Amino acid sequence: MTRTTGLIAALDTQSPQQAQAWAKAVGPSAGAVKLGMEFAYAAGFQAVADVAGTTPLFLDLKLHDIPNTVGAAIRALSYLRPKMLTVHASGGRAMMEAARKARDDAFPANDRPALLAVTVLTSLDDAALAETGVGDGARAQVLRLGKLAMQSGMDGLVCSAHEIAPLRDSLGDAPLLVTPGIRPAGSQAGDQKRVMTPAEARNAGADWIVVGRPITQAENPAAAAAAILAELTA
Ligand SMILES: O=c1ccn([C@@H]2O[C@H](COP(=O)(O)O)[C@@H](O)[C@H]2O)c(=O)[nH]1
Repeated sequence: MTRTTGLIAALDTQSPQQAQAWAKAVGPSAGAVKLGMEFAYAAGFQAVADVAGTTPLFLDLKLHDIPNTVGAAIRALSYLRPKMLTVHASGGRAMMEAARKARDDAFPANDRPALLAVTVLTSLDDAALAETGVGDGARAQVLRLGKLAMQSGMDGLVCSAHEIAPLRDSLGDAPLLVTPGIRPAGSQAGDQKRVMTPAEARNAGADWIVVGRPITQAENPAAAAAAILAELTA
């Protein structure tokens, strides 16, 4: 199967002006921008709507609560018309099924966001995961949660690029695989533990890579995003 890998720029800031400026800068290179908890909590949902009005939105709120609450949250945010939306797979089958039902009810059939289940955060390595009670490593946990998520009606998964090959072996081509933890060669990993370069993630079969600080903290965010897109399409 021929697969193209797109770039999503994570705009982690508390400033609406900064988010708008970054969205404009990455526009020619990124297929979508990602706004998450930091921006929504600090700037408010009107500011999210303002950015969403100018560019495709990946709304990364990582919903994780009882099924009724997650379903109600998805109905409540449907006016933002995101293209992608996240829930935590560890919320379980009933929670993900409630998310799916709410998504299907609240969005028009021709404009539904892809529901993505976050498997194991890319900031966790095997040792950190073991402290949460998962003793057999990130790969095994991603595979377990990935399978559950797809059985529960999710469209795709958020995972690290390291888990793409085993996920494709187990689940095939259908799941949309979205991979944060991307670091261009020479850039700081920071708090990310399971990292790959853009080209490595593309070669592994990512549908989308998510890149934040290597773009937003660059001297020239537009040029940094363009360089990542060039690496993806080389
Ligand atoms: O497992 C996950 C899930 C989500 N993220 C988010 O992606 C970006 C990554 O930002 P960088 O600055 O490139 O590290 C960030 O918004 C996270 O909330 C993730 O990193 N890992």
